Amino acid sequence: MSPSTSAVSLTRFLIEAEREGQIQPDLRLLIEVVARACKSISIAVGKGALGGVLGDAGTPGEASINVQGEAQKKLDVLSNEILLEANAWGGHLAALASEEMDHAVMIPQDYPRGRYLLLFDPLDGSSNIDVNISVGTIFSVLACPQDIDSPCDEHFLQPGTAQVAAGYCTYGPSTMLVLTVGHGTHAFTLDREVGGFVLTTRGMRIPEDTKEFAVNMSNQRHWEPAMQSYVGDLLAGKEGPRGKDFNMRWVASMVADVHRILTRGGIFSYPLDAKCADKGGKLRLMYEANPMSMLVEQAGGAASTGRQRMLEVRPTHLHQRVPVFLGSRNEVEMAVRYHLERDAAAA
Ligand SMILES: O=P(O)(O)OC[C@H]1O[C@](O)(COP(=O)(O)O)[C@@H](O)[C@@H]1O
Ligand SMILES: [Mg+2]
Ligand SMILES: [Mg+2]
Repeated sequence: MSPSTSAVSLTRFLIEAEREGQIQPDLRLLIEVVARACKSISIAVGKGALGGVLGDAGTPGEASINVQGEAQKKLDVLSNEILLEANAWGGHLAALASEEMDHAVMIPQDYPRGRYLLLFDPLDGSSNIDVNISVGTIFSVLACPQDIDSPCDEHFLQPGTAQVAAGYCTYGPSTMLVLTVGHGTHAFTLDREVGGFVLTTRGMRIPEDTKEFAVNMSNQRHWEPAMQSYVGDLLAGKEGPRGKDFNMRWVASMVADVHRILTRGGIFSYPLDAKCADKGGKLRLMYEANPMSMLVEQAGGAASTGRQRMLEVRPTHLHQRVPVFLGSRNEVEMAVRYHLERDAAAA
């Protein structure tokens, strides 16, 4: 079999990326370790009720609460532990940060230290775990500033443009890893029999236009006027100013919604609303919005807060929240236009 026709494993893909000078060996190791951890999470998710992993973490009647003030599921905690354990000893990381931990944790002094910072949302879409709907893991990799002995939260506060790699794993009918190291966005499918990820789409491309939007419509009455008017025009369909009918999809797992958009286009939004305005939004910048925005941009799409390119937001804290609009380029630009025009009219 010629090399060009044989299946390309994640390992082979990464070795080739290394040979082409796209990544360093320690970044290859980091990505392989994260992928291995995701395989373990996939096995735990796949066992469902048989694995005793469904339901809330904590004691009966008293669910444990994370730094976000949200109840933790058993699988949130387990996935976090799997990622922490897998990454602690490899020598590729200086520190890690997670949705489920108040602060970043340094790699202990007695382990070899590396030069990367890893951020993750260990299990995204937690509300879907107990009803057997796709969930996922999202991760982002940054370089640790040089000459730092004790990396902590502040060293993670780099804009999304500084990410050296980003990806997610979706645990759905099949388990898929979608990855960028800054040279396109590529999808790998887990071959469960072999136990490895195999490249299934090289260079994902998001169509520039779309007729599909994703938003939690139950928040409509809480949105800003710009969002009200943008979605109002989508709903008006052929007879409205957009002159076409739009369809709506909302899985309520960002990973699954973004995966659909990377596959067939669309716009995903979690806008500012009156319920989350004091927090700055619902979704988290550092381990949800930024990695997804890098993946989407690398696939030819766009990502914005509604007013600013997502990857240029200057983070101020680890668990910062932001409004999110991402997906098909022309549609994201349209949503941004509604916001900027309202702002200009109000000024
Ligand atoms: O419950 P809502 O308002 O539909 O929000 C769903 C959104 O919240 C999230 O579940 C938040 O992620 P976590 O489960 O990691 O907290 C996103 O995946 C999803 O897009
Ligand atoms: Mg999440
Ligand atoms: Mg989560």
